[in-house]
Amino acid sequence: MKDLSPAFIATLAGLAAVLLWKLKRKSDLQKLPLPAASSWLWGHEKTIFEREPGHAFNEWTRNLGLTYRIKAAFWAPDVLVLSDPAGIGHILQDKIYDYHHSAVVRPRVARLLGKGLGWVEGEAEHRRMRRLVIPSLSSENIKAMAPDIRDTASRAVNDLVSEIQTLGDESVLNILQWTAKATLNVIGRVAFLYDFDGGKSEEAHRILNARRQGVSPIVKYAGFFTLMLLRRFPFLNDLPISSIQAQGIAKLTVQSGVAQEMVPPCVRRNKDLLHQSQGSYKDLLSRLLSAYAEGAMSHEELFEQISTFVISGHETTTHTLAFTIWQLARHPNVQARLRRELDTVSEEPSYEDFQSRLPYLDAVLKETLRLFPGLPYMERVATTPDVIPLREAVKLSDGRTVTEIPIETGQTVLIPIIAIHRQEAVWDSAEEFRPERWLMGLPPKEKLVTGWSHTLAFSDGPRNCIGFRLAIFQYKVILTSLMRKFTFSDTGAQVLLKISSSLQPWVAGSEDDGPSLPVHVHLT
Ligand code: HEM
Repeated sequence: MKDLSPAFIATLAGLAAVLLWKLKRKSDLQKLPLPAASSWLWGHEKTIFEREPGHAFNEWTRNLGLTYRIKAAFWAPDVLVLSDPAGIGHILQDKIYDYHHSAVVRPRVARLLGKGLGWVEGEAEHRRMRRLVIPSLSSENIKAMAPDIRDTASRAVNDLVSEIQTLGDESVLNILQWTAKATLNVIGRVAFLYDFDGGKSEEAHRILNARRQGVSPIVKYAGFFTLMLLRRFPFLNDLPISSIQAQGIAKLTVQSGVAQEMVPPCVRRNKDLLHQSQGSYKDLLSRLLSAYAEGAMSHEELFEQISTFVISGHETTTHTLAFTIWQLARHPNVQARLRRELDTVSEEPSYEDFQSRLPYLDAVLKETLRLFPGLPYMERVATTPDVIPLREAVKLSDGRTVTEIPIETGQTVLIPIIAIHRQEAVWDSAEEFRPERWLMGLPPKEKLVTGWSHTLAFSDGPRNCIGFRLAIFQYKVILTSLMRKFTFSDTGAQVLLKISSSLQPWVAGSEDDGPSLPVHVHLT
């Protein structure tokens, strides 16, 4: 055998040394600050689950700053936790198409809502879907929907009056169940021209019960363990594990129930015989059906979009309204001030009144969404290497101070929305419900994020909530109608917040009863 030349051996040795150095070299991400006390098995994730939503993140932000990393369960790579407004703006506004829903979030969105607008990835496909539905959710269109929204809301409120008259004054109500009926009714009527009969119809019951079943298992420890396993082993998504598959019951209920009624048989058989809205506004269903008729949407996608909008169109608004009523019950002064403001406008405020003449109502909504954002944590994964700019410099373990963090493809980024909304360094008495803060000077702009009203309640950028205008308008209409008929007072129940993809309230000691916000409801 021929001897290897010294030059060849030296080159090999050099290459090996470079390789070893590269392997040992830590990336800047691995030099980011790390909270103390992580579990060998669960990393920091069990601490996050066990504490009130956002609390662990706020403690870490206080100690480590706005950008740090945490250890993930089952030895998965570290997660970048980002509360820095510049970094968040960069991801959500400038680079959202390079940051996809993670392998644990995306299948969950498909199960919960459907493979519709909230699930799709890729700029071209996302923009196509968004363009299709946006005319139905524009401010002009929502203004045209106003009479129908008002009518639907007042029917639901009248149903509640009858219920309270039957139950007797001083009734304690899980207000979440009522708001769910009211908002499902609105989305049914204005988006799908479908009557859920004030949320009393058989179909409404089936959808709302299915959703409660889907939420219940996941907030318990078993649900947490399953979630952690899913993060590490995404193939488990397809196995028949009850706490996972239960999340999908509501979607399947919509697709096999109301969606069949919404898409008339003539359209299913012959696309030319298209049902068209006769109303004064562009309802969502007609837009979806037109796209289907033109061949721009498959039969499967049509049903996935319907379930997406029926569920996302009511659930978050349900919770926002219920959290407000619960807070009004606990803060009689806020309730009285809101009532005084509503007394200054006509019985049925116009679209314009809601825009400009009711600032305290607006402040109550903002304060509710600040403290109780429907999506408390957002998780995205980089699909390409990137450099994230930071407004607040961060000190790395090698002593350098940097204002940007390079990341690799596959990096998980967690934006702890609820913690950002409750940062003591930004918001005075951050944990308190104080709508007045929105009428006084806000914190300095550089400390705030750039989403709707300086919150991330509706996310931000090209993938922000497409339904936010409808959500805000129906919230204001329903709350105003309720305030005309009822007063609310506190029951003293201890309410715990937990996350089951969205923020869910539970009464301590009655976890098996499912999400609940009990409130005393009195007729005025
Ligand atoms: C107070 C009520 C609401 C809140 C707090 C809320 C919040 C959000 C948030 C945070 C996102 C971003 C989700 C993510 O990036 O993973 C989102 C997206 C979305 N929301 Fe809402 N939402 C509300 C009401 C509505 C309504 C009424 C509709 C339908 C009419 C709706 C339909 C959607 C859809 C389809 C998306 C996906 C948008 C996209 O990816 O382009 N939401 N919402």
